[in-house]
Amino acid sequence: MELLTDARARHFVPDKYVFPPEKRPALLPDSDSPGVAFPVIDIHPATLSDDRRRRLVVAEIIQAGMEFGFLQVVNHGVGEDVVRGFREAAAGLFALPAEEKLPYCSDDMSRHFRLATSTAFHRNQTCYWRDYFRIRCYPVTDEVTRHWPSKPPTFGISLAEYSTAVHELSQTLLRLIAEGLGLGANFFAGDLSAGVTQMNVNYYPPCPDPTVTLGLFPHCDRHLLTVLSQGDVAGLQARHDGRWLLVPAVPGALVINFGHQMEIVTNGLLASVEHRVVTNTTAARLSVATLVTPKMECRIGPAPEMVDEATNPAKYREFIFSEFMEAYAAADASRERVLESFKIHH
Ligand SMILES: O=C(O)CCC(=O)C(=O)O
Ligand SMILES: [Fe+2]
Repeated sequence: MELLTDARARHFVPDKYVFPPEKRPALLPDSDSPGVAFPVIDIHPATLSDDRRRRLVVAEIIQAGMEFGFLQVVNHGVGEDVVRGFREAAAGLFALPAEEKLPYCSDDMSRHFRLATSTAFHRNQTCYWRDYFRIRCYPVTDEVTRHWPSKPPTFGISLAEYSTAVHELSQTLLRLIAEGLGLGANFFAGDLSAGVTQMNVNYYPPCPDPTVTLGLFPHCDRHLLTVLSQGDVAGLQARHDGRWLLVPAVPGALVINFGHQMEIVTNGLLASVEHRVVTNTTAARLSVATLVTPKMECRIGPAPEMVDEATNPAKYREFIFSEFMEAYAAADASRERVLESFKIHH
């Protein structure tokens, strides 16, 4: 497997990355979405400890979730130095000499830490302009950390700091969401969010022709909640009203979106929105997606509070989370196909 990171500088896009015209990103001049303001929500602790302001924040989060399925948070408690520390360590890992990365390169999804290019889905199809590593990052226990790479030297310590801080942030957000939905404050705190957290760290090198390539295919995340650091380089697009909207790079912000499990638990209210990544000619882009995940044996279905037999019957059947993970892989990450096996048709 050759990573894009290790290839010589390119002046044209090799054929295997060139999508047929109907699958190209169609980068419109309006792809930076004038007129649509992606919500940026301030969740400073002082705001959250004031009852009235907390209720406003909760309402903003639910509103943003219903309208876009994406929002950004600032003053989120994950220190700037902590974010920078891990982003630098992750960039350092991609920058290691090819022979040092080789032992980690694998498409075997059961590996606790692996480095790869494009995606493990859609084999034998057009490749995506992306390298990535996938790693188990929380809880920070020996069982998890013994699979972490020892280079660059700051990798382990900075990942432990980052994933611990992101875990706290995700629990805060889940509490706010539960409040907004009228669920118990700890509704999401147990098995629904207590699985081993995985991380996708994505690296998209500059691309000679962004009009024919994609960094990442349109997909929904399969977990409960995603916390994403996209740094200073935009490239993530979310589907909104049939269009692709660029999620702007807001300094210091983290992007939050919902996975399939949130959509199912809320009976469709907080939908998991499709997103993809486009490339650009000038700047390498690094993104860190932390995927808050249910326990494999967690029983999942629409929360009774989110269902009304007469007006809003359950849209999904109950299942065990591991069953969903298998269906997602079998459906090649297609939103429609994976949800089909869990839908109740009324
Ligand atoms: O690179 C990004 O901004 C998005 C990455 C993503 O969607 C994912 O890793 O699931
Ligand atoms: Fe994603």
